[in-house]
Amino acid sequence: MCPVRGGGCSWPASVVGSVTAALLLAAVIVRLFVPRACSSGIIKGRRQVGAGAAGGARLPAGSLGWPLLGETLAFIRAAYSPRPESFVEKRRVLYGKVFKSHLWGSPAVVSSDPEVSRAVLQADASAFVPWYPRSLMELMGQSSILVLGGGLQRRVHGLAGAFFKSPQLKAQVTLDMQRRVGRAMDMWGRRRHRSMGDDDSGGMPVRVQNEAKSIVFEILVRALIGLEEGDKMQYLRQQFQEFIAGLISLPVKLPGTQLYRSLKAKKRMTKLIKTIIQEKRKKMMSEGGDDLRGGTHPRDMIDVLLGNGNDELTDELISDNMIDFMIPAEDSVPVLITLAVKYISECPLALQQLEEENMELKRQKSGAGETLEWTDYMSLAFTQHVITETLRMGNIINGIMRKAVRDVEVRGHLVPKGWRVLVYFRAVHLDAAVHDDPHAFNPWRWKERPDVVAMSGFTPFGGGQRLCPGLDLARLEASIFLHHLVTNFRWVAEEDTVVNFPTVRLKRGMPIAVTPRTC
Ligand code: HEM
Repeated sequence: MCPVRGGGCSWPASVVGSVTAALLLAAVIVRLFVPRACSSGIIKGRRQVGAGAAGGARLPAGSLGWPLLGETLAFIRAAYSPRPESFVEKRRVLYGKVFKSHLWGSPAVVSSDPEVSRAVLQADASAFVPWYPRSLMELMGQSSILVLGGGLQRRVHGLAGAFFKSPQLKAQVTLDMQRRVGRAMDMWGRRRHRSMGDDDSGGMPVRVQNEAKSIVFEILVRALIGLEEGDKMQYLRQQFQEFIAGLISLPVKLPGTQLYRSLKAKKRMTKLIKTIIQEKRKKMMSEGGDDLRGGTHPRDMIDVLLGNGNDELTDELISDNMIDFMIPAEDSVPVLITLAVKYISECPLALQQLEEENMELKRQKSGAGETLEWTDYMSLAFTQHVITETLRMGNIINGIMRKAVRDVEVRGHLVPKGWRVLVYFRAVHLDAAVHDDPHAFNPWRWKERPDVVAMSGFTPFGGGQRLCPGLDLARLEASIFLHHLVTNFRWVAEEDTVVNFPTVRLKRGMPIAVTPRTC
């Protein structure tokens, strides 16, 4: 078993101080921007609770903290510490697994109870709708799948899920990823040779996070909008990086602010993507739509949405969503890969078993003169356990927020209308009552639990109607990267720490000094 070493978050106090100040300001601004109707609903809700209303359900115990600020600062302080879950753990001891708090300018019910969380995830838009910080809502737009509700969300979700799960897309992604990873790893080998001569101590460190980001972005963007590598791809990535920097920023869009720059970048991306959509529409018209509606398979996600022939799927909606779908390409999947490399670097037993499994597959395939297919990667049992365990420990998405559209009872707990619910995956994934020795990286724990998607104590991809449609794709890309890394290189990892807030990432990008394998 491998207790995870390091992991300490060493943000300088000045950074914590200034970010905290910025967030304090954000909390005040958010409070000022919260619609009045919502505030009065909250007060009404609290009175009802006192009177024991809503079918006997009770508001959970807890503290609403300071006026206006609530407990947001305590949450952020914990988020910057090596144990972000300590905010929930402390209150769990005092109030239980479900408690009330006040976060991001609103009263909230926080759940670290697997069954309550599952019920919230499975509830539909008549009970809860997604809630995101104001800057994020502004940047994503009203037609983003992340905020859409009802029939349109289900339609886009269904189309995306079917496409991302299709064997044709998985085969295309596998080919693209193998080619792109192969090229990047050739460069690592050559760079090492140039900088170190022939000794075995490793050359210039490779930063896994950066490498994974540029590889995964290109592969997923091709799957989404059909764009090939080249100048337009470079341009799109630059704009996307500007866009993503504003997702969690002050909700002020004056010239000079991050939000303003991010909105401008989104406009430029939208222009590029709309041109692609229009070209595809023209092509469809000239071919009578046969190419997409008929026998041949859609080549990318735009083809899928256009081929559906639904008038609600406007160019605006398609381009907005293509941009949102790029977020996991730049963020979640590369972070999954990077965390997996960190954890296996710290756990020699797991690394050895991963190498053996992947070397065995490589030998078998090259012995039979065959190339690897997506099914080969996905059938590597131990590799999949490594990815599952990385998702559990890494908590790439710490949790999700919903807003109650009416008084809702969830397994005996009342969530008053207008309140938020924070479904905090991280506290469940690291709860000793749910997973033995939860801070130890132990891929073997998954041997006896084949159906991880159905488990309520393991929800890195969410659940219910909004269960991540890209979950197979994320696993496939991580498996391909790990296969090529462990079968082509040995490496020495430098010290690095996981930063958990506002998004999960490795502080130094996970530098490793690689040496090509000779056997
Ligand atoms: C490690 C990688 C990933 C993680 C941890 C992850 C996690 C999640 C989570 C937790 C949700 C649920 C959000 C909610 O309930 O509000 C979600 C939704 C979503 N994910 Fe992923 N995701 C990953 C990769 C991907 C990939 C590769 C794609 C496809 C390009 C993707 C596309 C989406 C979309 C479109 C939604 C919104 C679904 C909806 O609201 O109907 N994700 N993801």
